[in-house]
Amino acid sequence: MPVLVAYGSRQGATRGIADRVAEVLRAAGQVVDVRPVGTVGDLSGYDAFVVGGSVHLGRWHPEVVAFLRAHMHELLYRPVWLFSNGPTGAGTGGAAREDGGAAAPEDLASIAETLRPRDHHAFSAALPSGDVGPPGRAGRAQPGEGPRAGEEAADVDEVESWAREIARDLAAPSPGL
Ligand SMILES: Cc1cc2nc3c(=O)[nH]c(=O)nc-3n(C[C@H](O)[C@H](O)[C@H](O)COP(=O)(O)O)c2cc1C
Repeated sequence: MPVLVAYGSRQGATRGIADRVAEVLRAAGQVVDVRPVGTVGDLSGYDAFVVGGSVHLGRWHPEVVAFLRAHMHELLYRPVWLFSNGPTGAGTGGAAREDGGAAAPEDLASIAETLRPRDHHAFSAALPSGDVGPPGRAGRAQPGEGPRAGEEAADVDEVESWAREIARDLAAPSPGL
């Protein structure tokens, strides 16, 4: 059951999440392709999809939105997991979530309403590890800046835990069989 992990990433952080998801799925025995979403054309070789992108100014990566809209009919009856990477938590309406977590991108709701993914996970930047830059700059990055020195693109444990859930779901017998 080949799995496609497709990502939209401007600065590389979301690519890092996609790569880690793929590693976990491979470790669980899945055959996985990881590709920038803009390079994916034919979906016929895949049985399951993990698609995600970064959030900029509240919007999902445009190539992710374009991919999901263009392939909606092919994806409708296949298992799809979505993720976004919005470390500042700014998203809908430009406001950060009160709990400091990642906000879903504005484009997600209309896509998910039709696509009905198995899950959507909003990742946010990890807590700073090691060098966090000048005093007073520890914590989450703000809109307009990338990850700070020593800051992971996303919390590795959170990514791995989410990917393991996908792996378990893929390994489970399909309903009705
Ligand atoms: C111009 C700009 C706008 C951003 N807007 C948001 C935003 O609205 N919400 C958010 O959570 N993060 C925002 N960020 C942070 C990025 O999503 C973050 O740096 C992310 O890790 C980028 O992922 P990428 O490296 O895969 O491109 C913004 C970053 C930049 C540079």
